[in-house]
Amino acid sequence: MTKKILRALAGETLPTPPIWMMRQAGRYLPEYKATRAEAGDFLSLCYNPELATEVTLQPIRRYGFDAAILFADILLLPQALGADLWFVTGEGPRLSTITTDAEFDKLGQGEIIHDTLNPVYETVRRLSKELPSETTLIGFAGAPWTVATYMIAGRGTPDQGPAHALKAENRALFEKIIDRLTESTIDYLSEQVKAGAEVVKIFDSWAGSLQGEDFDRYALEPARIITSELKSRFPDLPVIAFPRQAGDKYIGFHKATGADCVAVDDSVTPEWAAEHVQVDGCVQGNLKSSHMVTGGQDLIDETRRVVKAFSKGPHIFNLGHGITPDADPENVQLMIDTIRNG
Ligand SMILES: Cc1c2[nH]c(c1CCC(=O)O)Cc1[nH]c(c(CCC(=O)O)c1C)Cc1[nH]c(c(CCC(=O)O)c1C)Cc1[nH]c(c(C)c1CCC(=O)O)C2
Repeated sequence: MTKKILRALAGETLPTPPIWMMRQAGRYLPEYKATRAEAGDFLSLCYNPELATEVTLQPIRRYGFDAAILFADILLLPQALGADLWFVTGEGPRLSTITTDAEFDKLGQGEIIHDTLNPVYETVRRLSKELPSETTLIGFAGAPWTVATYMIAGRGTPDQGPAHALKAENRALFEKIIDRLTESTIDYLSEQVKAGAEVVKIFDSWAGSLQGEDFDRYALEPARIITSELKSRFPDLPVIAFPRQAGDKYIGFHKATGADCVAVDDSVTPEWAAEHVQVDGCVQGNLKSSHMVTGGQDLIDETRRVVKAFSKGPHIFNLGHGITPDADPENVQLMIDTIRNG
């Protein structure tokens, strides 16, 4: 096994950590903006295997990252289940809402999702042929809770209020949504793996708004079910879980879910995460993405700090959250040089 990401995921402590960035194919890159303009809009780009392959490869050509992440979006799955989905420029995603049993009953299930998602699998097949032999291909999906927050509210919300309200008012319906998403996510990720994804990552961006027992039932338990089912189908598949802003709930997340790697955001320090999370296995993270905007000596110092804090165990270098459109591509190079050259 020579790919550095796979070695770290298998628990090896490497002399320098492998590197990739969330949202590495994105609007901070001029070549991304050009291809997105060619596609017309974001969703057309996601469903165009030729152009989605191109934007996935762009940051690999420019920076030589150790991993490429499939270019797609966590909201394609609700669309494949039958929700309407569109993006409002400058604002973000919009979906038709699911807040009643009648709306839930109209959703599809099982194999039906592949009708919509086939172009995504085609992108994965192309990538697995075109990527350099040392680059790992990561597939992904949203975690059920995070995807449910968008399906219930019909948009992104600062506090996930509508999803929490449905959970309080109609727990049975809320749980049906979580269960349907859990099953479909397993099917979606399974097809990505069959098409060539070597690792999968589960993005639970809003895990931090689930408290106490709710966290265990709706963040941890779905991650455990998805991970164990995928591993029974594909015994060697490494899984990365990202329960963002989980705080103390990061502790024990590897063991409780079976994930090979837990990605940590920048609301915890790398020293804390090394002591409390990396003890159980590989961690990914967690440089603040604002350093990609501001650069300079702070970027160098904080990059070195993250590398040093995680140097005694398996680590994949990443940001704490996605790189933003106002980032400077030269700062990304500075981060990489700092990691690789010390
Ligand atoms: C919540 C969420 C979404 N999508 C995603 C999440 C979870 C991770 C996170 O917390 O960031 C995950 C995601 N979205 C995208 C990827 C591709 C892989 C990657 O580069 O990491 C991944 C893994 C592409 C994208 N997804 C989106 C973009 C920007 C689209 C563009 O080109 O305009 C990209 C590159 C759009 C998107 N998609 C979503 C939002 C809220 C937005 C923002 C709207 C905006 O910024 O204008 C839903």
